[in-house]
Amino acid sequence: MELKNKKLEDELFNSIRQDVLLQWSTGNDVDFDEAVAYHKEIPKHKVFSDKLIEAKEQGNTLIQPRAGVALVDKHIELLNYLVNEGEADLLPTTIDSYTRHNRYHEAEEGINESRKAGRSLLNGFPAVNHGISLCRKVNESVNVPVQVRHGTPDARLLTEVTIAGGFTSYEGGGISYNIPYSKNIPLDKTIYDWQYVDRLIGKYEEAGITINREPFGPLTGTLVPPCISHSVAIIESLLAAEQGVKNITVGYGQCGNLIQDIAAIRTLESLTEEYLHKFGYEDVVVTTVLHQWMGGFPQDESKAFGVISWGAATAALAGATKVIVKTPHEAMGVPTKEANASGIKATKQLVTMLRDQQMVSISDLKLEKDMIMAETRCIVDKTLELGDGDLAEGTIRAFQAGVIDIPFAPSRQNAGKVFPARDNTGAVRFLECAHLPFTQDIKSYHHDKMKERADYEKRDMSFQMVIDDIYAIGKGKLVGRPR
Ligand SMILES: CCC[C@H]1O[C@@H](n2cnc3c(N)ncnc32)[C@H](O)[C@@H]1O
Repeated sequence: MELKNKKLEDELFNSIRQDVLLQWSTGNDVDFDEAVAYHKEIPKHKVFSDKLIEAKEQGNTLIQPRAGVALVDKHIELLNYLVNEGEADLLPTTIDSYTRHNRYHEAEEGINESRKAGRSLLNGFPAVNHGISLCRKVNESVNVPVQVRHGTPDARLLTEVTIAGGFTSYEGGGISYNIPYSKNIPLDKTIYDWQYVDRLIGKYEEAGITINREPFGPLTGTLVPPCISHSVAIIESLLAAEQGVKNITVGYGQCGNLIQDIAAIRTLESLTEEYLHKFGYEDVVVTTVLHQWMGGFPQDESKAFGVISWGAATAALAGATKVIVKTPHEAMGVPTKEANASGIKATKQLVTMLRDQQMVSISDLKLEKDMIMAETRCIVDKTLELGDGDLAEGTIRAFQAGVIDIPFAPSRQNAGKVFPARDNTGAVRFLECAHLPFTQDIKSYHHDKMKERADYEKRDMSFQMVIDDIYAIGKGKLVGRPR
């Protein structure tokens, strides 16, 4: 396997494809030309990229839950409930964990056991096992666009089956679905496999079918500083654009300080467009998604609604194109459809109430944006430098050197030497920058912010602050105060 950030040649793509389609029986049904013809018949209001472009033009924030259950008819019932009762603007199909690890035999057993039990015994929709025609039944049975959401390091067959199955958006990336999700899968393997995914999407694009791609923004979802998740989002966008992807939603996990989160969403869009244009990808449409708080949630459902509503308000004030909604069952597990719908409706109330309010640009906001842009450019530009002009090679070396270092990631590919913590206003700063390629000014900025908090709390800057902050929101706070 030679890893280069270059569009895959057809001969190589087709040879890989033969193996991919043999990984499970449903792969045999994939016929690219037939799938293109099928997509051409999908009405415009059910095409994910069209709805995102319309929302961006209108300055609207679309609302999307996560949802997935084992059996097709129950999944359809769930999705329609989330639209009709929950008022969701966009729908997901969250894929189960067996499928995410290519364990299709166990997914098959899960389907059979779920049928016997009369309820879902999988934590998502096993799309590969259901196959193309049942995926098409899902998409034909709902009246809004549907996106495949998952966490799959090797997602090649899942892409083939679900896109042929009529889904018009696909989440994930070779970094964002490896480092936060697995312990020891080589990064060059997942970047290579996701080049296949993006090349397939590029081939649909070249046939006139736009499939929206969404790198997984939040990463480990716990106190991830904006510059870290931005760097990964920009790199995955560049890798996807090289393979012919033309419609990308870049994402960010809400951290909790309003100014920082608004600055994060706005710089994410502008930096992604800046780097795409810098490398000649002029015709890629960029939209944004804010994920409501991805860290530990309060068990109390009323407090959970408070966290959900704060995420809704932040998305609306930031002008995110889309917001991914949490539910009051977050601390417990897979939500009931009622709980899922209630999170969407609470979000809809905030987004609608705030539609006519714009977050005025204040000096703090400008400073926060400037910091995020400077930090992100340090990381992305050093990554490019390490690759001697090849971004894919540079990314591998950046992780090896700790130039990209994702807090709390389980992967051995990740240095794990960077520690974030909140400053006295709850903004996420670096307690420890480790090998991040920051200027001294940037390092001093973060140190001073953490010192402010330490002085206020009358304690030393220490790892205890990190621990306190990880549990803070679950305990009803933002900053993990010592008492
Ligand atoms: C990275 C995504 C984590 C989030 O993804 C939610 N999630 C996972 N699987 C399902 C599902 N089958 N239905 C509804 N939400 C789901 C979790 O709760 C968590 O918030």
